[in-house]
Amino acid sequence: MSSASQNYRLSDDLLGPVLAILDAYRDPYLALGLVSAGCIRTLDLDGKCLRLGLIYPYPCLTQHHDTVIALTKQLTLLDAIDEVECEIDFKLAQISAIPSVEPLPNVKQVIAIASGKGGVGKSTTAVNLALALAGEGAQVGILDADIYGPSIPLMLGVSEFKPESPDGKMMTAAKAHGIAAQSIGFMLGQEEAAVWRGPMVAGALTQLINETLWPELDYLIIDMPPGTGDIQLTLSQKVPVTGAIIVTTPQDIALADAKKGINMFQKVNIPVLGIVENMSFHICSECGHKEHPFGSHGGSKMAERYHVPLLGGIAT
Ligand SMILES: Nc1ncnc2c1ncn2[C@@H]1O[C@H](COP(=O)(O)OP(=O)(O)OP(=O)(O)O)[C@@H](O)[C@H]1O
Repeated sequence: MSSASQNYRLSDDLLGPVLAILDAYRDPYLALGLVSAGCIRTLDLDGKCLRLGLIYPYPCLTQHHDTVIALTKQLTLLDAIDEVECEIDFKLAQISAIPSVEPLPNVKQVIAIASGKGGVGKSTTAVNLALALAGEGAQVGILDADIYGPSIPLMLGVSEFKPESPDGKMMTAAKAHGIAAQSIGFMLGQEEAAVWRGPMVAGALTQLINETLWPELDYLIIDMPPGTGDIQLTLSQKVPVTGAIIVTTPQDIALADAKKGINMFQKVNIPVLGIVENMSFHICSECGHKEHPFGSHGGSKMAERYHVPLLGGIAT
């Protein structure tokens, strides 16, 4: 039994069957029973009401309802339990993939969204991922590091935001749709940034990440500049990235560039969390037929070859 067992206030007779039921419930993402995954925080019996406290290592608000229904159904089969009161929370570990790069003080995990090639939907994926994580109950920030086309301000409807610096050192972030946002586009005109050379870009971006007044964040999503050159490499080595997601489209040319992206992250020991295949398919609005205008299976073949998960395909 885990070290949390001091928080289990159940008789020995009841504890065994309750833990067996909880461990038979397998979390779909952890691929473990709730006890084996260390998710049981508290167990208490008040009359015939079981008070259950669960703690997950990832945010999962949209699963709460189904989890509580399923557990209640099984637990109330026991004679001693008539009802279940369940509280679910989550706590992320603070992880920097490169040990020599210190984590950001307010940020638990940093996810880099990268693509070898521009225009494949990296910013779209970054914004949607940020909003989806916020929808799961996480505190999320997004950093638009795409110096050659900072589109996050527009996508979040905060193009007019101008960061302030109350102490002359750190800059405020914008707040939109429940997430914090910082963009190189808030500081510079597009033409201005586009002529910067690589080292300048990498330096400015590292500064932007470190000198933003991020609120307490579970995830900071970074919309990386497209490509796999020096800028991307420097950023990956200076920013405490937890993992990277590669966005591609199914065309051969995009896939070839995406492979370079995977190689780059693997070379610097940053885990590639998976591949997202954007513009993967199209559903005809007339007849509902699904077609693959840019080719099919490119993302899945690449995922197989590089032993990384295919996280999903997005329609066009
Ligand atoms: N699945 C999709 N279906 C339709 N349009 C899309 C899709 N994904 C992205 N787009 C559009 O394609 C354009 C490029 O997308 P986005 O800015 O996300 O790409 P990017 O890879 O970040 O580009 P860049 O590297 O130039 O910044 C945008 O106008 C976006 O709205």
